[in-house]
Amino acid sequence: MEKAAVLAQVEQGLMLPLMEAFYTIQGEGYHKGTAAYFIRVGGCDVGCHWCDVKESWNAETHPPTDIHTIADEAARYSDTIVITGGEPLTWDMGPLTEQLKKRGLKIHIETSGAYPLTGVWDWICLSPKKNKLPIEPAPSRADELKVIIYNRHDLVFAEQQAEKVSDSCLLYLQPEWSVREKVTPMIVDYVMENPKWRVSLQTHKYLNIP
Ligand SMILES: C[S@@+](CC[C@H](N)C(=O)[O-])C[C@H]1O[C@@H](n2cnc3c(N)ncnc32)[C@H](O)[C@@H]1O
Ligand SMILES: Nc1nc2[nH]cc(C(=O)O)c2c(=O)[nH]1
Ligand code: SF4
Ligand SMILES: [Mg+2]
Repeated sequence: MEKAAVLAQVEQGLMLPLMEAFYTIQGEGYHKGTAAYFIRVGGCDVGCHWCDVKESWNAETHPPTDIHTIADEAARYSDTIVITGGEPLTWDMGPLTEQLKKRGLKIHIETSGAYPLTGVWDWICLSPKKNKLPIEPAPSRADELKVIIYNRHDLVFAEQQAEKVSDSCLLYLQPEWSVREKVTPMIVDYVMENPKWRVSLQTHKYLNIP
């Protein structure tokens, strides 16, 4: 396919820059401990300084991949698919999620919510970022809010973000990995004092799995 044609397909969400896809255990948040197939879509310009997948940022380094191929492969592994990135909402998630739904799969998203919410979702994990705040309707539609805690001020940010989600949205505080030894005790104390929050750990990193 010619380059212009590929770009047009990406523009429509019919092809997506695919960084990697893997079957593993959801490590974080409400569904932690459960098997799921992860689709990691390249491209993100939110720019979190502590991002643990910076290789995902430049979409041009990830091959544009047909969504039917991605969906066929996903269906071989699991009935639960997690779409992450990069920032998946950089792209139109409508066509990929439609293909996954046609195959009877449950679809979860990991997103900063910084771009328009496209696609159909069974579960939305919103992880808001200070440098590019979420836009509606992601906050009001989120099933879980997962705020990354790098320093004490992030707890203030977490409370501000919690005001924007629905009453049924589950609230999680997750230590930023590189400072986990310092911030985890702070999160533990905070959750005991403010029990509407729960602790989320990146358990896959402790398990040494993807
Ligand atoms: C790599 S991001 C990709 C999805 C989307 N861009 C987002 O940020 O939600 C997946 C999840 O990992 C979290 N995350 C990224 N780097 C992290 C780190 N160093 N420590 C803890 N969580 C991290 C993000 O906040 C997000 O919840
Ligand atoms: N096992 C595992 N669980 C995860 N939950 C969210 C992840 C992500 O990078 O979006 C992730 C990940 O990268 N691996
Ligand atoms: S929004 Fe997500 S992928 Fe983008 S830099 Fe932040 S953590 Fe990384
Ligand atoms: Mg990850």
